[in-house]
Amino acid sequence: MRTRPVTGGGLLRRLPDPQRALAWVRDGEGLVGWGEAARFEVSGPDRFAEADRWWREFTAELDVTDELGVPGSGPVAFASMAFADEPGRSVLVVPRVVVGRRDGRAWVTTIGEGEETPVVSPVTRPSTVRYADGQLPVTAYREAVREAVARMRAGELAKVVLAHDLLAVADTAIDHRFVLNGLARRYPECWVYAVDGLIGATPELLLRRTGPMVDSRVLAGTTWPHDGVGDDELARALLSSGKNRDEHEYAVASLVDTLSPFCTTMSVDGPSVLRLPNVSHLSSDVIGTLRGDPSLLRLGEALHPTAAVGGTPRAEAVALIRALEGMDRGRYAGPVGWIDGNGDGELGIALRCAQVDGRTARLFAGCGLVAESDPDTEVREAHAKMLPVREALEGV
Ligand SMILES: C=C(O[C@H]1C=CC=C(C(=O)O)[C@@H]1O)C(=O)O
Repeated sequence: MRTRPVTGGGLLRRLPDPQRALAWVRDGEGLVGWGEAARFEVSGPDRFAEADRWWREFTAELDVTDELGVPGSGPVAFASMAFADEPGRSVLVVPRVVVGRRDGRAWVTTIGEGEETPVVSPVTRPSTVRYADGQLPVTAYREAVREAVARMRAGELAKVVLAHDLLAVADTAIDHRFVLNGLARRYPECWVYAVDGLIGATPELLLRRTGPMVDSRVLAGTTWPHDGVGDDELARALLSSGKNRDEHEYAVASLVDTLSPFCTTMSVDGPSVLRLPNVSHLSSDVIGTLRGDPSLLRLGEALHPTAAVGGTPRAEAVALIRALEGMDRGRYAGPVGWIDGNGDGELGIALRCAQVDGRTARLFAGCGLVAESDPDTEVREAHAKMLPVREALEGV
């Protein structure tokens, strides 16, 4: 395999095929890939360790010529891990061709017969998109939220994140690139991703590893545009909301408590308000220096699920999610991103996404709940969180 510098061109517009797109792009930088040199699928509680072992063995066999030597050059796998131990399928895909861009420098990596400049088929858009209930319709979701709040008021746990799903059915097979392009246009501050049909734009970074440095962007606590309320007023209300700050604190603590044993230094900056077109979040940035050389996947194993998508305490929250949602989250809310041959990479949390399969997309959105949460408000919040993918599918 070989990595060499290239010039010019946006990343997403290079993707040649309507399906099987591989992408991790934020504001024009990141990685896209196509073709499949290798794939590893795994499920169960040891999925991270098994994926890590497979990737080490795979890269050890490669004959690599890397003219750049930056994170994301050389061998790369796109990764998307299941939320739950069971059921759920996690996947690593090694593309035949990867095109990357970082700090204005671009490169291409090819494995074997990968075609560097394939013919790019025209991007197509659906004429109609209709919606139908998923496995957990809104009415059942509201009931699940009510029950979770009752359990928290009874002192069973402090925080849990419950999600629901929605089906979108288009008149023709959904072009993954159409959805990616729509998300990238409206959400440049998010990481736009596609791995094995899971497509989304996440504002939340579980962990990025660059050599000995790690960083994370923790989100929890949300508001969304209300008629007649200005953005600044919304942001002030979010920052001073005790309920949202509690939700946020649980998420930061879950990340920091699990990451600190792996680090020699760590700092937390926040919360501040991250404004997106559909919602605003409380956001904290965490930076650490690693002790030793744990791979990104093994760090992801330790951190997942943070209280931004699981809850506090973690084990009780995961059990309650399973009991009250009664649906398979699949890879929604699991780590998604890329890893390279040095153990560097970026794992986001797979939020604001849909699992796309032919004409159908299964959308997901969840809300962090604490004892003071109100079911109707949480239903509205979940609706706001589904808007990015709905609008990208519909092309609005
Ligand atoms: C679980 C989701 O969002 C999480 C991330 C940011 C804010 C959240 C919240 O305020 O509830 C959630 O914890 C989702 O988008 O499906």
